[in-house]
Amino acid sequence: MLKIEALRKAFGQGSNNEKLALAEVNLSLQEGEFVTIIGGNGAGKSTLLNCISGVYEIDEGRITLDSVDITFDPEYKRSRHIGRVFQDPLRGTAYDMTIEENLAIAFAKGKSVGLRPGVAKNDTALFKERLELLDLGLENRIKQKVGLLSGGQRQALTLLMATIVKPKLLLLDEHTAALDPTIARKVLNLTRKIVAEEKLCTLMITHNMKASLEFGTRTIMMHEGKIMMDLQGQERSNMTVDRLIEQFEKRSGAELDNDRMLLS
Ligand SMILES: Nc1ncnc2c1ncn2[C@@H]1O[C@H](COP(=O)(O)OP(=O)(O)OP(=O)(O)O)[C@@H](O)[C@H]1O
Repeated sequence: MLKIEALRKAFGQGSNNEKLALAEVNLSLQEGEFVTIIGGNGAGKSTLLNCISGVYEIDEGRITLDSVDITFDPEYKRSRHIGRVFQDPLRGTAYDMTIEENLAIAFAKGKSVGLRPGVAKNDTALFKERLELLDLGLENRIKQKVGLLSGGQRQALTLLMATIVKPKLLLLDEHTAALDPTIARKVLNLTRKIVAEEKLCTLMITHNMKASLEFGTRTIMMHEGKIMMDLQGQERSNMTVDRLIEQFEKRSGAELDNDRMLLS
């Protein structure tokens, strides 16, 4: 479903501050594969997601989604097939529009709807049904403005919006990091449920090593712009957080420097 070949991305090329953020990244994901991504500070995790979604142009390499070469497609074109949720709960929703209107905009993705999508009656029924999945009571508040919701409620809604039209790829960039632990777990469980039900090809960055092994089907660890560990199957099931840190230090020759990862 997703194929990344020899991806290279540097910032500040030719300057004294040149930084190679991604060096020869190769990664292939099958349909329904749910990959968690971990790594130290500045390992290249967000840059990888930004290159896939088209926020950054890449220097070298090729990105193919569902057998279509999207390497040179602009971000807006890729967004028709790629759903994305960021760390900041304020980023994915329009605060002065209602829950229903926000969902209608997401639902209209890829359709030709003119200036304003509007909310059809049947759509409202579907939105309520989807909102019930969240188990946050939002199905009874669809006429309320999103600005009234808590961070966790907004993030759960953003996740629903990113997947209400099935994307070919779902990118989650630490989407639970800003939430308190209870709601973070709820949103993670919901993520797992939606990804499994829709068989979504998913990449999820997390700083929580335990969650990186518990959620998803495969875990990759990045270091200095490269994928230095790719765990799946039995090897992943047998992995513990302590052994993960040990393996990281052994393979990289460095200490893991991501405090958030170590403290979580
Ligand atoms: N827009 C940018 N301009 C210049 N350098 C950048 C830019 N974005 C990222 N970098 C650099 O590229 C490298 C990789 O950064 P990236 O944000 O991808 O790392 P990360 O693994 O997501 O780290 P963290 O967990 O700390 O967010 C870092 O050295 C970073 O400083």
